[in-house]
Amino acid sequence: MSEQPILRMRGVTRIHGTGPQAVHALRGIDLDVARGELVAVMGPSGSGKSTLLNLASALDTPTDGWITVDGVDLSELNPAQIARIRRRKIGVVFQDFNLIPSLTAGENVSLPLELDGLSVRNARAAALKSLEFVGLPELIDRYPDAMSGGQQQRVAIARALVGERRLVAADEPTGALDTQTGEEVLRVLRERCDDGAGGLLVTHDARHAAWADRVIFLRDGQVVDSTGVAAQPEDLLRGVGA
Ligand SMILES: Nc1ncnc2c1ncn2[C@@H]1O[C@H](COP(=O)(O)OP(=O)(O)OP(=O)(O)O)[C@@H](O)[C@H]1O
Repeated sequence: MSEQPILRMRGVTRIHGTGPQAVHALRGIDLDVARGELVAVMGPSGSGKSTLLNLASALDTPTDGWITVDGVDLSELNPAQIARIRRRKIGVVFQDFNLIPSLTAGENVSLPLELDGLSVRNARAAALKSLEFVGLPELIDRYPDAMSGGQQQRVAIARALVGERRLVAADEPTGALDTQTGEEVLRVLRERCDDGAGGLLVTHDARHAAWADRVIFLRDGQVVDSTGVAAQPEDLLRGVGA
């Protein structure tokens, strides 16, 4: 089966700054993330993990190389199209969860869809589905200051992933969270991938990487190692027969 990957990066280089201050954050990265696949990105501090995630989620542009998301070459999009693909196709979970205090949970979650022109009614239905996904449908009409920190984080996850996201990404999502909410982020990412999205998970924690199908290791902006795609049952059978 030759289905096109959700995310494709080829020869991706990112140099921050210029002249003597230039930092080669990424050097010629090739990476594919298939539909249904969650890929963990590990590596020491400064190895380029966040830069890679920002590029994949169209928050930043490469100095060299190209990136496609769901078959669309990001370099060919104008800023309005980039904003649209980020609202529709790419969901990113950050550590900080800036919910808008004057909006309810439901309004916070449905905002990206309403900005995209969806009717209030359809956006609210999608928000409810996304809040159900993180286990908080009953909070749809509650304001952020009447929620616990963990609940706010889960609402932020629901907002990041509302609608039909093809690529879901999280940068060290568990860093600032209690263990239970951290697990929740990983579970939601995993489920979205099982439902057909492609996922990227930046993490320092091998236990979190264990939720992924595959791990790539970065050092000095290059992929220095990767675990293979998990063995398929037929490979195992072949191994037994050999
Ligand atoms: N906006 C920027 N301007 C200049 N240099 C930057 C910028 N962003 C990142 N860098 C540099 O690029 C390199 C890679 O940074 P990046 O944040 O991608 O690494 P990381 O692996 O995510 O690190 P950490 O695990 O500490 O978050 C580092 O040397 C960093 O200092």
